[in-house]
Amino acid sequence: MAPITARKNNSLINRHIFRPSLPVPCRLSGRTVETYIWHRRRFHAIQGPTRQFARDRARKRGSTMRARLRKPVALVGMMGAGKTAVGQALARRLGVPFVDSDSEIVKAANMSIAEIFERDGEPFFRLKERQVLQRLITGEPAILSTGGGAYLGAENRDIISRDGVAVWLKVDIATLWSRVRHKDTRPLLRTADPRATLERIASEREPVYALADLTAEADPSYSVADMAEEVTRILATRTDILERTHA
Ligand SMILES: Nc1ncnc2c1ncn2[C@@H]1O[C@H](COP(=O)(O)OP(=O)(O)OP(=O)(O)O)[C@@H](O)[C@H]1O
Ligand SMILES: O=C(O)C1=C[C@@H](O)[C@@H](O)[C@H](O)C1
Ligand SMILES: [Mg+2]
Repeated sequence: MAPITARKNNSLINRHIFRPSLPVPCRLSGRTVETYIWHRRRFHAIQGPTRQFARDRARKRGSTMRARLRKPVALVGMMGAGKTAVGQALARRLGVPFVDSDSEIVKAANMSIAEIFERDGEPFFRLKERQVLQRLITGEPAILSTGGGAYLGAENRDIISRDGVAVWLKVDIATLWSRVRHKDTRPLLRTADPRATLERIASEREPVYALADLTAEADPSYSVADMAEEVTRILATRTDILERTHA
C-alpha cells in the first residue's frame, strides 16, 4: 500500500471531521489516528459554541425579519442621504416592496431627471413628483424612497402622513458631499460651486426634514446595511409602525 502523505492525511481527517458519519479511518498510521482524535476533540470543543453562536445570530436575524411593517414608510432627506440605497436594503430586510419616486418619474417620462429639469423645468418635475407620490402611497406597507425635494411641499407631507410615516435620514454634509460629488446626475448641483450649493440647500431644508415623524441619524462609518438596521431600530420604537412578532 502506498504510504499516506501528511497532506493526504489532513484531507482525510478534514473529511471525517466535517462528515463524522463516515467510517473512522482505522487503517491510518498511529500518528494519523492521534491527529484525527485531536481534531475531533477540537471539533467538538468548538462545535458547541459555534452552533450556539449561529443559533443566536439566526434568532436575532429572525426576530428582525419577523417584525411586521404596518404602514408605508417614506424615507426623506437630502440628495445622497441613502433614501434609495438604504430603502432597498430596508425593504429586503422587512420583506416588503420597495418603490422610488424618482425612478417612477424617470420610467413614466422615459427621460432622466436632469433631462426633465432641462426640458420642462423644475415646477413640472415637482408636479409629477406629487402625482407619483399620491399613486405610490397606497396604504399597503412598503418602503418608499422619495426625491430629495419631495418632503418640502406641504401637500406632499400631507399625502405621506395621511397613509404612512416619514423618516428623515439625517446625514452630515461631509458624508453627503463624498457621496454626490462624483455624479452630475443631480440637476440642482450643476452650479459653479456644487459643494456650497449642497450646503445651502441642506441648511434651508433641515427645518422641514425635521418635521418628519422619525429621524434616523447616520454615523459616517455606517454602511448601507448598518443604516438599514438603524432605521429598523427607530421604526420599532413605534409599535403602530413596526410590530415585532418575535421576541
Ligand atoms: N450608508 C451608506 N454607506 C455607504 N454608501 C452609501 C450609504 N448610503 C448611501 N450610499 C451611497 O451613496 C450614494 C447616494 O445614495 P442614494 O442614491 O441612496 O441617495 P438618495 O438619498 O437616494 O439621493 P437622491 O435624493 O439624489 O435620490 C449611492 O452610491 C449609495 O450607494
Ligand atoms: O433634492 C432634490 O431636490 C432632488 C433630489 C433628487 O432625488 C431628485 O428628485 C431631483 O434631482 C431633485
Ligand atoms: Mg434616490
